[in-house]
Amino acid sequence: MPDMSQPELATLAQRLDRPVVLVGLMGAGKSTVGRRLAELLGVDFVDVDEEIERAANLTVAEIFERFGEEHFRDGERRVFTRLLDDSAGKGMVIAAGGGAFSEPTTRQLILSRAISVWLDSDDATLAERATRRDTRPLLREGDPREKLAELRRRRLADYGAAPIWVKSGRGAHRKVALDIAKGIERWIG
Ligand SMILES: Nc1ncnc2c1ncn2[C@@H]1O[C@H](COP(=O)(O)OP(=O)(O)OP(=O)(O)O)[C@@H](O)[C@H]1O
Ligand SMILES: O=C(O)C1=C[C@@H](O)[C@@H](O)[C@H](O)C1
Ligand SMILES: [Mg+2]
Repeated sequence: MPDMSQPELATLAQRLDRPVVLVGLMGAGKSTVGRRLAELLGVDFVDVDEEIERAANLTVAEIFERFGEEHFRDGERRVFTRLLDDSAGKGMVIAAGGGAFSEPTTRQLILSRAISVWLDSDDATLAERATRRDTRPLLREGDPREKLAELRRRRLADYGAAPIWVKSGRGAHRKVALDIAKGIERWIG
């Protein structure tokens, strides 16, 4: 299947009447590939982890340490509610945090008001990518690969609710972004 051309990407962007939300485990590439996808489509990009950090003036790790995961999920739900209100009817790309789609209210919000894409890779690749920087509180204890495998088991049914699945393999970010665009085009029909 050939990659989409720039005019085809521009046409797809014009047809988007909802934001695209990338979901999936840590290290899948939601933030980095998501930014590239937005560039290819010529639409805005927002990273929800970064939005939460900006609103709290704390890093994700600091929020987990000081207030706990539940507090972080509350902030995440509020940020998603605002973003999806602001972006209604508009094509844009949103990178979710890895656990957002496992919070039932946030998942329902995304499913009903956005096009969700499950960006996935094998656990070894995810663990290698997600531990390049020590910013992920859920991977700070124990073996990252085992933790990711456990999160996959727990979250599989949630991620599986996304209508589009794209493998984020060892190809370049651009290649994965083009695979997502193709997946969206096919899904829109
Ligand atoms: N397809 C890819 N090829 C090579 N490297 C990749 C690919 N996708 C992501 N990476 C790299 O993996 C690392 C993690 O990617 P990224 O931060 O985008 O993951 P994420 O899904 O946003 O994770 P989190 O859920 O923790 O926010 C980055 O260094 C990124 O450049
Ligand atoms: O998978 C998760 O639960 C997380 C992923 C990151 O994006 C951050 O949202 C945070 O580190 C939690
Ligand atoms: Mg990210």
